[in-house]
Amino acid sequence: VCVSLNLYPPPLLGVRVSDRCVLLMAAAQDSLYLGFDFSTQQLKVVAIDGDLNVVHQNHVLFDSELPEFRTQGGVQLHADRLTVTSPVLMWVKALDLLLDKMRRAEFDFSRVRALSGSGQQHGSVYWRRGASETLNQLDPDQSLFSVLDSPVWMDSSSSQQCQDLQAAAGGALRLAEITGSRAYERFTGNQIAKLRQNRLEEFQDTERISLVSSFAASLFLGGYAAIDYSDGSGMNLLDIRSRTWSEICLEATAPHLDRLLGAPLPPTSVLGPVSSYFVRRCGFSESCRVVAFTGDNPASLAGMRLQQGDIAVSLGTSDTVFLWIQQPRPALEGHVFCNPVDWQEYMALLCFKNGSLTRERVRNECTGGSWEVFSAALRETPLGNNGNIGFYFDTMEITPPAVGVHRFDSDDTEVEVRALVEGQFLSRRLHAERLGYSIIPGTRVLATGGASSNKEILQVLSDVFNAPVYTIDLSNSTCLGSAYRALHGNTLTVLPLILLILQQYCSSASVLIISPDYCDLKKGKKENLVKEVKEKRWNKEKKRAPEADP
Ligand SMILES: Nc1ncnc2c1ncn2[C@@H]1O[C@H](COP(=O)(O)OP(=O)(O)O)[C@@H](O)[C@H]1O
Ligand SMILES: O=C(CO)[C@@H](O)[C@H](O)COP(=O)(O)O
Repeated sequence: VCVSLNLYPPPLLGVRVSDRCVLLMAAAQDSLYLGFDFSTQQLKVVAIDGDLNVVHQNHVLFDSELPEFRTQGGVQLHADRLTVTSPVLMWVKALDLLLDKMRRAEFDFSRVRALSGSGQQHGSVYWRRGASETLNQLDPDQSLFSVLDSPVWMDSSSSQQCQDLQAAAGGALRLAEITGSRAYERFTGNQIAKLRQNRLEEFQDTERISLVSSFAASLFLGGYAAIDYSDGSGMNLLDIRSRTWSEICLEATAPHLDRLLGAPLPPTSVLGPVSSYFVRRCGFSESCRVVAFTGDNPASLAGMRLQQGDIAVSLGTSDTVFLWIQQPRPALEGHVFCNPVDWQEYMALLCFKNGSLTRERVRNECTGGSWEVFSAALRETPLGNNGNIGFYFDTMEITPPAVGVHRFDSDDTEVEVRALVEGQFLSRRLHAERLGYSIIPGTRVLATGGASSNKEILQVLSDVFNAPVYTIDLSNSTCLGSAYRALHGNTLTVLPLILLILQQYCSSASVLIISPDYCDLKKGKKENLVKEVKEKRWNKEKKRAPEADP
């Protein structure tokens, strides 16, 4: 591995070859690094070794493996159809179950040098007074939490609190200037304000508020984990330039809120060793470190190794589009978060609520619940769908704030499938361009998330963006990014993550490239230029990638 690293120009980032060897020795081969993801529908884990090879993967699906919590897609929709929560005990139990599954698969916890993770963004967890004393026992039956139903990112019930916060901050744009986003219902500060107004007793019984990410880190630490700058940017509370809580926003949300939140920290912080509970329960080494957990989209940015000019499209429960940016230019649409890899830089993100769940609904109604038939419908229909465009907002959308299904007059199920997917990706592109992104020759679209395993969906993505789409063989870049961050936090506290990235380029990853269909829309002619290249090195693929047709 040292030899392959030497292929890169020696002056790179001013790091000497000897330093690189030290770096690699530090990430010794028998060491393992864990990345967890507490996402909307499941808890996932990936283990990598010191060479960044994936050596173990596992998951727990909330709906089917923990049916006692009666969730649908990992959440509970309340009667007002706006409030959406998840049972916090379900997440605790899921971790218990996942660790059991790993043990049954003979995963060797004693080799884990560091772990990190991510959580669905914006969700909040409320720890009851006195919880810090029992936290290191992790017994799900204990009453650790003052609020059992955690608000999650799908919630849109805090419109009044959003208006109040914007008024206090001096308007929507001013709030965006401070926190990176105008007020959004799902953002944690507005959820906290709503809880304080509607459930004062539970609020007063709370000693600490965590994000889903810092809650998960707290379980591993056996003590309260800091909120990291990157996930903290999704709260409408953090000043994204000073990286401290904004006084104006705190005051408008709840009194003495800074005490409940704790001080935010850089996403690469090492928080401490894993708790003695996990040492006893799983056989973790006492020296295994917990690196700050972050939001699932920031973790995904780390896992996808985004480069300048790339655009990432995550097709998880939500669809998100994100970019690495240097300077924040917050606007009334979209979000600017602190960057999870280089905490002095930023990332821009757009979130679309009607993503995979809407595709699943149309799959169930039009193609008998089969992704194969859904894919076949995309193959059988022409690009452009003969002009049949649809916009499908089953629930109140985030970008744009709209609801309802707006479609053409036809009952053809194949046409419906293409209209849905093309409409979704047209919207992703349109809003990305409004955010300032331009599709130019050389643009790479990096796809991830559950639906990125579907080649026909990726073909539509490539056609609509008129750019090649790349994906790694593991559609789960969030967990992978968390495992990279664990290694980074553990061994590279003074060296940039980019070294890891270069190392990854040297290993052979399966890369799938899909290039746009060049198609004469008038004639409906379709030349299928899908190219699959497997077992190739990512850097070689980059050189060969076909340029987008301007
Ligand atoms: N073959 C497929 N084609 C299209 N979508 C798929 C396919 N397989 C899984 N999905 C979608 O992936 C989604 C889950 O993605 P994932 O990234 O695991 O979500 P999350 O991290 O939010 O829990 C499911 O809701 C499902 O609709
Ligand atoms: O709200 C957002 C981003 O702002 C969502 O992207 C959540 O972070 C949920 O992520 P997934 O479970 O869909 O990956």
